[in-house]
Amino acid sequence: MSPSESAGLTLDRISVRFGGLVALDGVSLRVPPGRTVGVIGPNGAGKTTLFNVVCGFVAPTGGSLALDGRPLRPRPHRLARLGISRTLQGVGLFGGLTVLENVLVAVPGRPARALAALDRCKVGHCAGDLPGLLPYALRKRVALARALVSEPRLLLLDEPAGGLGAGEIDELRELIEGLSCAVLLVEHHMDLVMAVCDEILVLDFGRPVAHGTPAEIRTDEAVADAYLGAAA
Ligand SMILES: Nc1ncnc2c1ncn2[C@@H]1O[C@H](COP(=O)(O)OP(=O)(O)OP(=O)(O)O)[C@@H](O)[C@H]1O
Repeated sequence: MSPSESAGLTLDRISVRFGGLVALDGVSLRVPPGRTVGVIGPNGAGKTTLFNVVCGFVAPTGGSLALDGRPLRPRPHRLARLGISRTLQGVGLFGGLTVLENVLVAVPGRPARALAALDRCKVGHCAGDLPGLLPYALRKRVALARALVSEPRLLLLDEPAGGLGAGEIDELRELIEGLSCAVLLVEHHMDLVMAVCDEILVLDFGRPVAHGTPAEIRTDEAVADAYLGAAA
């Protein structure tokens, strides 16, 4: 495989079992630099488990991961060193620290860089505030700034649209579209997924049932059965 073909994140036939339950069953996926890949599926499909495998919270029972062609054995405390950042399903900011201090946690001693990340996420004006005093949408943007400030090779977004209104999701879409790193997005908000993803993987009961462009996924019968049907 040439370097450009192996750049980014590669999951090769990842399986996860929890006792007798197969949470992921042979899931393969590539997230190249500059591409946004979405993972969708009904509740219990295995999306969070997939995310947790990439973050090192869950060890796969089969298959392998690679980052830029090198075997990846993620550990949660080593993610930053590997060039991987993630946002949490909620917000996960430190309530006793200011917005700027929250971002500085990721880049200690680099206030200019932290401020630039806040500006990029349009929350530079909140730098001195405590996060708890900000509206939820702004807190989520601070969390995104904290994930981006280390200029990750791979950004993992776990339901970034959760709890946001329509206008706020539009702004989030613009932010995601402006990213240059590899992005793995787990999200229930289908309009956002369809708008920002280059490719989408659909899981159902841990199995990949479809993988393609948003246009392909929109018209895939297996997806309609597994996901869109379930949501209707
Ligand atoms: N730590 C665990 N121990 C046992 N079973 C688990 C564990 N984590 C997840 N599961 C099971 O694995 C399956 C996949 O769960 P997962 O949370 O990955 O799905 P999901 O697609 O993220 O669902 P949701 O959209 O509801 O968040 C489910 O049946 C779930 O109950």
